Amino acid sequence: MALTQMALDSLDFDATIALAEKVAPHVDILEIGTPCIKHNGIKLLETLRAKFPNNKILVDLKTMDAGEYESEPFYKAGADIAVVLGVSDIGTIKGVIKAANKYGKKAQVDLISVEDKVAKTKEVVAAGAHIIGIHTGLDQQAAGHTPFADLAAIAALNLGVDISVAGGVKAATAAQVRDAGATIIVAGAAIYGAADPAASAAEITAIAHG
Ligand SMILES: O=C(CO)[C@H](O)[C@H](O)COP(=O)(O)O
Repeated sequence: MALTQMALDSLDFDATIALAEKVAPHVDILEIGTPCIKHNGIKLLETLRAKFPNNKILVDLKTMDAGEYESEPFYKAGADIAVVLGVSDIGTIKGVIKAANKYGKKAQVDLISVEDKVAKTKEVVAAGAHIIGIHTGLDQQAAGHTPFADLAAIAALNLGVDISVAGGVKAATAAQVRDAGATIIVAGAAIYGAADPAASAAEITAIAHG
């Protein structure tokens, strides 16, 4: 059993709301992707929070510095999860964890471009990170990479934290991701690029929850 997260990666405010209207009933978590949150800011979070009380909301801030200062306003505005980069200073990561705990929310550490993902995972879990994000980014996907080997290595640690997996996941690979130990399955392009995003979201969620 895993939760599903839909990555809203458009820059367009209204198109993002319209897509969220279609998929929200079929996923557990709505993600405001990095380009989208940079382009639209906290106003989009506030709008989604008001419209979709039944979904968790993740803001993919990919914070690199000033962890507590940057993330706190987003938790305050209703984000359930904020993302900090694993390559950032441990003080930055601890700042996001502190802000999350203050609001009873969660901090996710994204392992994108982290050299030693096992060591980093142990370090940030010891610091109180709630979710480890195994993430093959869009540019890495374009170069042919996938998240599966990293998922196997992190799941084998059995650290008892949530493991989120992102990077080109689709219906055809969702069961493999779930069975390998992901507790959150992220899909962006597989849903927003589908002819019927709601149906695609429902299909992936049925697999994730299975
Ligand atoms: O965080 C992201 C890019 O940095 C994407 O939102 C994430 O990779 C999910 O999208 P996709 O399923 O299309 O890979």
